Amino acid sequence: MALQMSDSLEAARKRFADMQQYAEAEKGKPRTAKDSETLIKQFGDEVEHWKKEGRHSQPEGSVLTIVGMPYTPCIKSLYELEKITLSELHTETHHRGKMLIVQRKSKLLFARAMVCAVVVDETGDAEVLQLVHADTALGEDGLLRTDGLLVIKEPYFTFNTEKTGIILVDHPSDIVSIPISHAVAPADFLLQHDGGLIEIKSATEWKTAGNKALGAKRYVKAVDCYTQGLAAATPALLDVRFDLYRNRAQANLCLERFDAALSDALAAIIGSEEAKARDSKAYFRAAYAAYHLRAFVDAKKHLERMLELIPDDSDGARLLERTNVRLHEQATGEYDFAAITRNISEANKRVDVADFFNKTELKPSPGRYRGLFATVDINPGEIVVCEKAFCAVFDTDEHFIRAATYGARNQTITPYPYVLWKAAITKLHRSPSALTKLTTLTGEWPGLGGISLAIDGTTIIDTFEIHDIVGRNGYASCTPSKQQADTIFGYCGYSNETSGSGIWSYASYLNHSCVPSVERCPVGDLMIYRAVKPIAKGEEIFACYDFLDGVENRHEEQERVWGFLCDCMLCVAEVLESSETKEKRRKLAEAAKAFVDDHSVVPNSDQATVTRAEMLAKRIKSTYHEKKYEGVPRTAALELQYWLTRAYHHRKDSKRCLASTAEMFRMLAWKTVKLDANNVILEPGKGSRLSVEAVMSLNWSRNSMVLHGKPGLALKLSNKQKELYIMLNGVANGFPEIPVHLVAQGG
Ligand SMILES: C[S@@+](CC[C@H](N)C(=O)[O-])C[C@H]1O[C@@H](n2cnc3c(N)ncnc32)[C@H](O)[C@@H]1O
Repeated sequence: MALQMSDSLEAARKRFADMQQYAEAEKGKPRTAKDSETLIKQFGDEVEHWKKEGRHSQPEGSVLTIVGMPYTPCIKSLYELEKITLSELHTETHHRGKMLIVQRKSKLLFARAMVCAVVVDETGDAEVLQLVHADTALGEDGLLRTDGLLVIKEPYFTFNTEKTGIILVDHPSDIVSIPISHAVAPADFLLQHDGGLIEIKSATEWKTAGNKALGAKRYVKAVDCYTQGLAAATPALLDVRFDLYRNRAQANLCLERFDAALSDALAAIIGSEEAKARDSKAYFRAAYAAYHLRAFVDAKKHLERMLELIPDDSDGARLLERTNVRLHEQATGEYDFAAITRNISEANKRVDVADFFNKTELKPSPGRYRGLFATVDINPGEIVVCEKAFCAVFDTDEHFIRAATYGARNQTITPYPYVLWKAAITKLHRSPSALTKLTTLTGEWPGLGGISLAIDGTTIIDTFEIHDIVGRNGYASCTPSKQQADTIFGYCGYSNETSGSGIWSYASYLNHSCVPSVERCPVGDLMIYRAVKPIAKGEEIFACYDFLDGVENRHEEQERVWGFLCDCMLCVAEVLESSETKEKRRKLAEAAKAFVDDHSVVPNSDQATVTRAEMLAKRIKSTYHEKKYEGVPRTAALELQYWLTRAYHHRKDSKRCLASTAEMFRMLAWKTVKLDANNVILEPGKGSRLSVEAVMSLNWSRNSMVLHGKPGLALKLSNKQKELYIMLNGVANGFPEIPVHLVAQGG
C-alpha cells in the first residue's frame, strides 16, 4: 500500500492497521477500470488546486511518512518481462514477471514526498502512477517524459489514503524510459503517434537538436537527443560521434550525473593534433566529473593532460588549484577551517573539501562485525577522521520536509527526516558508482546484499535497503546559523533552531562506546572526529552514538535504534550494581536536577543554598563504590557540580571554583587531574568522557583567576580549555579568548 502522511506515532499505527485490514480484504481482486477522460480531467483539477494552495512547496510539521512493507526491486530486463495492460492488474498485488508500458497523459503533481501523474496504456485505459523517489529537480519537463514511453517493471498495484487504486513505484529502477520506437513498445502507441510515422533524423540532426535543448537548459532532452544521435551515427561518422559524446558529457554534468559524464568525456577524446581544443574540453569535463565523484587523483591527471594541450586555460588552472588543495587535505588532514566556516551560509551548508581517512583502517571488530582502527599513534585533539557527508539535508534547503519515517514492518520511527532518505536515493540514481558505499553499511532489510547490478542501463536500487541503512547510520548535523556559529560551542551546541542530518559512510564504521575515544562535530556537511584520549596504533576507535544517564536507558535506546547492547567499562560497572543503589542514585539525581532547575540564577545564591548543593553532591558521590567505579565516569552529579563551580565563581571563591572544576574532571574519570597555582595538568583515562560542562567549568575557573589577579594561571587554564574546546567543537570558532592585556601579563 502507498506511503501516507500522518500526524503522530499512534495515528500512524492506527492508519497503517486500517490500511492493512483493507488491503487484506481487497488483495487479489481485479482492478476496477476508470474512465480515462474523467480521470485525466479530475487529476488536472487536483494539480491546479495543489499549485494554487502552494501545498507542493509547504514544509511539513512533525508528521510521519509511513514506509509500507518492503519488497525487492525488479532484477529482470525488459526482454524477460511479459507485457500486460492496466485491465490485467489486481489490487494489492506485485505483478512479478510482468511489465506495463504506458505514456504520461497529465501534468505532474508534486505532492511533498512523491510525484504523481495519470498514465494510459495502449488500449487507452488510464491509471494514477505514484513515484516515491522521483528526482524532483528534473521538473515537469525532465521527469516521466511525455515524448517517449514508460515501462513499469513488475508493477505494484495498490491504493492511496483515499483507498483508490494507484500504481506505486517505490524503487527508482523499477521505472524505465524508452523511445516510442523501442523493440518492446506496443505497436498501438506507434500508430497513435502521428499515424505511425516516426521522424527519422540523421546523427547530425540529432546533434543539432541536442545542442538546442542544451542551450535551453533542457538537459534530459539534450541527453536523449545525443543518445539517439549516437544510435544513428555510423562508425564512419567519427567526428560526429566524438561531438555527441562530448556534448552529452556536458548535459550529464548539468544533471549531476557524474558517472555518465565521466565516461562520455573519456569516450570523446580524439587524440590528434588538430583536435587539441576539442580534447581539452573533453579532459576538462572528465576532470570536473572526477572531482565531483571525489576521485581527485584522476581529476588531477585529466587536468594535467588538458593543460598540456592548452596551457593557458584559466578554468583548467583554477580547477587544478582546487584539486591540489583537496589532495593535500586528503593526504595530511590539514584543513583551512577558518575559510571553510567563513564560506558556510544559510543557503549553502555544503563544503568543498576532501576526506581524511589516513590514520584509520577498516577491519573486523569481534562481536561488532567491522570497525575503524588506528594505523598510527594518535594524540588527544588530533583529527582522526574528517569526512564530507555522502549526502546531507538541512532545514534551510528549498524542499526540506521535517517528516520522519515510520516503518510498518518493525513499527518504529527512524529519527531522520524522510528527505535524507530521498537525498540518498537521488544521489545514487544520478551517480550509481557510489552505491556500494552505502550498501556495504549495516541495515536491517538485506536488499541485494551489497551487490551492484545494472539492468537495462539502470543500476538497481532497493529503496527499502537504503531506508534501513539511513536509519542505522544517519547522524544529526545541526550546523548553526551564521550568528550562532561564532558563539561559544556554536558548532556542537545542537541548537533547536537549526536542524539537519546526513550520512557519513566511512565514519559509519565507527562502533559505539559510552566512553569514546573520539568526539564528533559537524561543520556544514563535514564531520570532524577528534581524539579525546591517546589512541595507540592498532587500537579500535570508538565514538559515542548517544549518551543517556543510566545504563537501562542507554541499553533500551541502543537496542531499539541500532540493535546492540554496549558493554563498555561504564556499562559493565553500572550493570553490576544493585538495583537499590541505582534507585537511590536515581532519586538523588532527580533532586539534583530539580535543585539546578530551581536555582537557575546562580549569582543570587547565598551560603546556605551552596551548602545544600554541596551536601547533595556529596550524597550522590557516596552512592558510587570507589573500587567498582575506578576509572569510569560518575555523572549523576555532574550538572550539580557545574552549578557549584559557577556559584563559587560568583561568590568570588576562586579556590573552590578551581577545586570544583578539578572535581568535575575526576567525576568524568580523567586519569591525572592537577589544577593549582603551579600545575594545569589534565590527562584523560581509558574510561574517561569529556563534556561541555567540564570545559565550561574551566572557563569559570579561568575567569575567577583573572578576577583574582592570577593571570598566569588564568592563561594556562585558558590554553588547556581551548585544547578541550576544539575537541568538542571541532573548530576554534566561538572560543572566548582571554583578553590580550592579560595574555601579555600572563606570558
Ligand atoms: C553505524 S554501524 C557501525 C559499523 C558496524 N560495526 C559495521 O560493521 O557495519 C552500527 C552497528 O554496529 C554495531 N555496533 C556498534 N557499536 C557496537 C557495540 N559497542 N557493540 C556491539 N555492536 C555494536 C551494531 O550492529 C550497530 O547497529
